[in-house]
Amino acid sequence: MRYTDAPTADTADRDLIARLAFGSMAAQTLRAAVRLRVVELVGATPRGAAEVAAAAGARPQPMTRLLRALAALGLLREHTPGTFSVTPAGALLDPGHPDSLRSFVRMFTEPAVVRAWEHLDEGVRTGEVVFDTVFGTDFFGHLAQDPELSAEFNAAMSQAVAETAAALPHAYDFGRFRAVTDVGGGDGTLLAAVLTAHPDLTGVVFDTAEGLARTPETLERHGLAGRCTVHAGDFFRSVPEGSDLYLVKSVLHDWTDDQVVTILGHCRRALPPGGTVLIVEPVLPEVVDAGSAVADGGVTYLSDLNMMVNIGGRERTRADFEDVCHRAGLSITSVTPLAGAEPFSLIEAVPR
Ligand SMILES: C[S@@+](CC[C@H](N)C(=O)[O-])C[C@H]1O[C@@H](n2cnc3c(N)ncnc32)[C@H](O)[C@@H]1O
Repeated sequence: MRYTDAPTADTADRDLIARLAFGSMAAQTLRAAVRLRVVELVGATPRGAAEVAAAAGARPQPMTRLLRALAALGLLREHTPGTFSVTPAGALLDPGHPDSLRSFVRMFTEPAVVRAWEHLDEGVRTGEVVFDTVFGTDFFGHLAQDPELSAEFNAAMSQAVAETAAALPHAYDFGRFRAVTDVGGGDGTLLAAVLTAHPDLTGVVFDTAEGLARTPETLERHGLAGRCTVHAGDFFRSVPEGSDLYLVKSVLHDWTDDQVVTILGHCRRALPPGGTVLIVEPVLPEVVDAGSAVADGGVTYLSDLNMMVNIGGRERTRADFEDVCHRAGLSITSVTPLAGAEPFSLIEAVPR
């Protein structure tokens, strides 16, 4: 390719490349901040770096440099040389914040997520799931062998689902159903929000035993233990019968098309007449639209690559969802963006 006639790249173009190339360093800076409890130690009012270093068991000068990098990333503010306070974005790293993303940051900067990414090119070349080669097992098998990591993953998912849990109960007509099963429902945060807003509904959280480790606690906390049960199982073998709505949020993107057809096929078989499957996932446009909620700085497309590298799944277009639903005996009746929880959409499907 010759660039002699092309417009010259300007400073902004060079900055973009530099920022992207340094992206993994920014992620590791967040990780260090979380591990050293920097945000909890700095707090809302200006505090000196030396004091923060002493409280964290760290050296003053390196701590000052870490705090300055966090200030440059928008997570802290430096008031006078060496004194810092936490910004609203930085406060989200505090485990005590009601909308905390601390576990989310820990999980997505973990070696278990990051290591296989070093071989992304290999994954693109071979089409293989690099994680399985690097770790000698698949992602969920790896989690099953490490209860601490599995707990971190569950907590990360619970923090990631918070926006959807706030938006979904009022964005869909749950009133016409009797019982909802959340397939791959994790710690129950999403179903708890739906059941709290709809007192006539009963629910089932269906997941693996590892995925359900904290679910009874969530249901207890929301006063739902009498209205919602947990069911451990494997959605590649079956999905429990008894509900008229099967909710499937951020599960299908973990799997290949054939595996998705199996999961949806089990949901289809469990459905009574008049029953519905409600998929909650981003829906990719046919062409990347840099201005859309789905593009959101690249996160959905990076999530797509993350699925390729670590799990073997993918994000999907409407046509992709139509294909897997059709193969599972379902047809899509509506696709609606979920306001307040972009880039998620509600994909409603019924037996065809
Ligand atoms: C990406 S998480 C999504 C969790 C939750 N729906 C959410 O949106 O936060 C995928 C979920 O699928 C569960 N899962 C993975 N393999 C499963 C299987 N074979 N059977 C049932 N659940 C499974 C995981 O334990 C996890 O809770």
